[in-house]
Amino acid sequence: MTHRLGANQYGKAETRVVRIVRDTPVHEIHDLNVSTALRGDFAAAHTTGDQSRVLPTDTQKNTAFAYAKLHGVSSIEDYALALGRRLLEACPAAEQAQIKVERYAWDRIGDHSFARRGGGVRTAVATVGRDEAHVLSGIQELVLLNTTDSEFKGFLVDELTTLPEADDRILATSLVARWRHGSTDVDWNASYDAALATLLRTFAGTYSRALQETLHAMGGALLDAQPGLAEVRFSAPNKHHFLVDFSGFRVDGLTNEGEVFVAADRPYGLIEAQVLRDDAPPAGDAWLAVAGFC
Ligand SMILES: O=c1[nH]c(=O)c2[nH]c(=O)[nH]c2[nH]1
Repeated sequence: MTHRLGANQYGKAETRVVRIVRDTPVHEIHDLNVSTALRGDFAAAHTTGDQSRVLPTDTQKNTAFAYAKLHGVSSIEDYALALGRRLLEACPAAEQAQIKVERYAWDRIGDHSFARRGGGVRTAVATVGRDEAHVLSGIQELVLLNTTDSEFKGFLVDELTTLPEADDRILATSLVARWRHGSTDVDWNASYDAALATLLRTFAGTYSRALQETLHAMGGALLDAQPGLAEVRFSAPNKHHFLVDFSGFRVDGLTNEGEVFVAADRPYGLIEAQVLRDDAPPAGDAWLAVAGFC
């Protein structure tokens, strides 16, 4: 034998669960993308093809739908914890269930009518073991832009550096942020609303000498505002906006003083950082297989 089975997990990815609450004439919508994964002793399924310990991914998908009704979706964190606990109960070989949920936001335009909101997808990851559980809340595709109060200068210069120093530039990103709670006894929706408000206020109010400094300020503000949070991680593409050079245009008096930019698609700087509370409780497996961060 020259090889052995290493880390493994399995589950159903991206089940699109739409739960309508229609107990009153004013309906609610929970529009979710749910991914489940089980970890534990599933070696036989890989090495001998024995499926007797395997709760099918099809059943995991069905459980995601059933729990949208049986448990409800008061918050995506609470739903993820309940779903994780149920999957551990249903599958004795599993030691851990990890549930990832994305929630697409809809704005109400009537009692039973909604318009899909762009950007800013709320996220949750619950990693549920037999003795402990961890929850990450977050947001992705949060597109932010400051038209001033951003510079980038004083950087290292070598023979291949061509970037001019910038005193006044556009700072823009499509932010992914996830923050880890120190416990599971949390008012999830209130915490999320406060976290988003803090992130937005800090982005808008911070003079930036680099996207790195802005992320650090946002993380610090989040941890200061919510003692129950242990850490926050960011992944932030620097969405470059380059000033269009008007100098070759033969139009009298046409100048471009920070007014017309080209928004570049690729490449982009990718700035990633964690900010941790000094006495943060251990993360355990909270971040295991959560892609997209350093
Ligand atoms: O905010 C920035 N951070 C960098 O590390 C960097 N590098 C670069 O070319 N532009 C920027 N901007």
